[in-house]
Amino acid sequence: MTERALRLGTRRSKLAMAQSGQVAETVRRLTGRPVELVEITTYGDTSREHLAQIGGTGVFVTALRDALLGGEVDFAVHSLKDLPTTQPDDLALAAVPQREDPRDVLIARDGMTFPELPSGARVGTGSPRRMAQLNAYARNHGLAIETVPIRGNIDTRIGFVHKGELDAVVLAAAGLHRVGRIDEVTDFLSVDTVLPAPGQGALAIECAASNASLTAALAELDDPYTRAAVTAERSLLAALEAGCSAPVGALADLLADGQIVKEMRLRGVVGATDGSTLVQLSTTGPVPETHDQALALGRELAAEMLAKGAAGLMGERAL
Ligand SMILES: NCc1[nH]cc(CCC(=O)O)c1CC(=O)O
Repeated sequence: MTERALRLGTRRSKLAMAQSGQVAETVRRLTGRPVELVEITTYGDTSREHLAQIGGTGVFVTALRDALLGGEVDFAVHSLKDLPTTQPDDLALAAVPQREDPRDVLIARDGMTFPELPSGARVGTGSPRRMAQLNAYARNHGLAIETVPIRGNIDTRIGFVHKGELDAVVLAAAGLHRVGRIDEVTDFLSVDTVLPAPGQGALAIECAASNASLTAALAELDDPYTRAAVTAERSLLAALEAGCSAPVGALADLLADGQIVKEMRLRGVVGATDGSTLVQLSTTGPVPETHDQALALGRELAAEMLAKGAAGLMGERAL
């Protein structure tokens, strides 16, 4: 007897379909079971309000989670950076696969890099985190750019540049890789200039916590280093009491001596969106071996950032 297909709940955007399709293929290979995509519409896809106004946290994930809990689908793939930092008890974060390039990138007219943008250049991004860091860099390097709030899917955002409405837009490299548009990047922004969102470039695979056999099967896709890194990054975000629309960047990476992994470094930033102030710190510690150790690394850095005034930069929407 053949087992029934596993149902993978996915949003309908090109990015969601691309990442769900890639995960579906891996799950088919690992389990030998057919996987069927089930399309779900989320509030984040239909709302035309700015993310900062609808309060970003969870807008893309709620409908998928409802479908999981309602038994309409068996598992779901999220962009990890869109997931709220608290994990519901009834849902298992079954796998965090190896992360894609975590950097932010620029797509500018005429192939320009960020430092080449002319005075008065209009740079589109709806992210307070990107605004804060781009404006801080501009202030420190005598660039006069204007950040313009935009939202929309990847095609829409790149379209603002092609139509001549903006000089440049800032996007995540990972999303562009997944939809096959990475070749259009004109500048890969160093993480020293723009620290990515906590969890950026990583995926989260969720299923009902009660489904122990599926949780175990999906765990095959987990990358322990990526999981430790994003756990530390998200712990920092949670300890700052910030949500995914707050001006907070975080990135954990491994420090190696030759081939031997020595430590995990966690960098964090929070800033005023006009770039007038940035609190930017980093800490290093032993590579976390447990979930609690990864959480502790994030909390430690958050405490140092709060001591340097981070709370005052979280804006009105601290949640
Ligand atoms: N905020 C929307 C969003 N959520 C996930 C990605 C793709 C990058 C990723 O998977 O981290 C994007 C687009 C972007 O920021 O350019």
